[in-house]
Amino acid sequence: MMRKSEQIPVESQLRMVQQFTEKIAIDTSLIPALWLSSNGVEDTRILPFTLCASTLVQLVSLSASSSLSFSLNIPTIGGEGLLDSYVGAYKFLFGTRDLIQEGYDKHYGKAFRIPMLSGWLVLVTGPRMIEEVRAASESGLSSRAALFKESLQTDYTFSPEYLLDPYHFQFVQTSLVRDLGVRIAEIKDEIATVFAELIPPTNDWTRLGGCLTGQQLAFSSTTRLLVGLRLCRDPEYKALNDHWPDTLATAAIIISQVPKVMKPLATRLLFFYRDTLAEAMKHVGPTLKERLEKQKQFGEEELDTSQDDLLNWLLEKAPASEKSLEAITKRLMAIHFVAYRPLSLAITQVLYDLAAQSSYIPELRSEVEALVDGQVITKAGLDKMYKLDSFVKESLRLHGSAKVTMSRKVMKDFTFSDGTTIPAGNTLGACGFSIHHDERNYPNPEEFDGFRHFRKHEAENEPVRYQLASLSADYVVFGVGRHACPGRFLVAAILKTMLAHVLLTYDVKLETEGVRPLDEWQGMLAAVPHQTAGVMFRRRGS
Ligand code: HEM
Repeated sequence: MMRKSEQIPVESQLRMVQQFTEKIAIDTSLIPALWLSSNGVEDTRILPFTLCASTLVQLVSLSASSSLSFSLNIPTIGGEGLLDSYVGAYKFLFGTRDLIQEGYDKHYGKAFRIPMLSGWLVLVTGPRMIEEVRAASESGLSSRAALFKESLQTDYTFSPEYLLDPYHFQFVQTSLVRDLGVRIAEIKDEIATVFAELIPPTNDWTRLGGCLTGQQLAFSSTTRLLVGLRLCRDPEYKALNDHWPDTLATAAIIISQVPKVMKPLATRLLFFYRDTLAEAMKHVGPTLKERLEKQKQFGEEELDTSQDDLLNWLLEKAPASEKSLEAITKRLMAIHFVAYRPLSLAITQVLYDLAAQSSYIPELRSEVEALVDGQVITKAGLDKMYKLDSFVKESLRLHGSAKVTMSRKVMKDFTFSDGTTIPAGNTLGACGFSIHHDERNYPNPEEFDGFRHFRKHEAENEPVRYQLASLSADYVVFGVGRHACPGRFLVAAILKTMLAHVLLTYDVKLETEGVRPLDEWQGMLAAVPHQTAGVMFRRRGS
């Protein structure tokens, strides 16, 4: 049997598998379901779907997508034969960084491919190839097709206009970045409120769950800027957002399995998705109504500009066809989706590192104290907190990136300068984790060196280049290129404000001395912070 599979060319084997797959109508973009069911945020309405999806993946491991049929002149990691490639796919799915790291080490500067249950994933390595991905046009290598159209099935979960006119993204790219200076006070207010609610005013140490604290802080600080004070303090709206990423991702996975003509119907039948959107509309509706009433008071064209948030932006920019509660809520929830979970993971990681790296605290604290006016944190002050920035950047270098980043759908055959051609229809990415742990980029890469980025800036007198929000081929937490994360300036502001507040107000230590909570690896996604560990806080001066 083994011998036979070795003799059949891999394309033919994969074609056979693909035909089988089409018959049973399942593809392994179900892989994220495995992650969903184990990601800690469990919603009883979607859990059965998630578990079914996971089980199906395991039962029907023989799966391959149409993207497999290209002529393969790219080295493989994980096996060329059919059985080998399934073993490789399982290793990748359930295992570790090993397959990607092996490819990265063997083929540095080139592309390689690894078997996934859904087909080959092409990974590119080295600064030259990363630069070529960065410089490629969206019509050549599309990040939005990979991240939104395919992964989230946005034509169905939102609408076909969602990507044709992504005016909700523009809010993050323009208004949010421009107004960050005046919005720091709101961010600080939310952060201080969350901590004050969680930590009683005693002289004792209080244990806070790292993940729960990260979620609360991420939700409050972003929601305040997106929809205002009322919803950001509403626990039901938070609970909705806690399960929203799983709900949307699970709906997208199911829709992706359905033949194209059936997708609109399938979307309508997904009651857990429909119900979640209806619940979101119930929350957003009253605030929207209030805004529209104010708009009438100010005059037909004018919105109350004291509320320069996403909701006002959407009211202003939505075309006539989208001036409905449903369309506006969907755009809003799309931004919650990209903002909430990655930020909550990052906050948790940074809190774990602050507690674990307590030797940095005196120096960080004196930097912060020198740049705040009493307890007032300003954007100008944050911009000069270079050591704090370096500390956060180091935390996310070690703990903030997925194994595979910079996903791009190949829209037309793409040829790299070394002659490697990736045919249209495939997906490529870069090895985020390996880049951040590469000795060529970072001496002693496994060591947490909180001021390594600060020292580079000092040595080269380049204050901006080495900051957290700057993009480069050796720091891909926020991706690269024209569709790199536009929220990164907000992320930097929130993380630094949070740390500055903590340093000014609390002493911090690990729950178990000397033991930094370990990351948990889940499928091909990011290393997520330890889900149940805690951090100890005590009011300063106690
Ligand atoms: C630590 C937290 C965050 C991380 C690690 C992160 C990371 C990323 C990454 C890797 C991408 C894809 C970039 C690429 O493919 O090259 C992305 C896209 C995006 N992110 Fe973030 N993000 C974070 C927080 C946020 C926040 C808070 C917001 C909004 C308030 C946001 C808004 C977006 C948007 C709108 C896109 C799509 C950009 C486009 O397609 O043009 N992100 N993010």
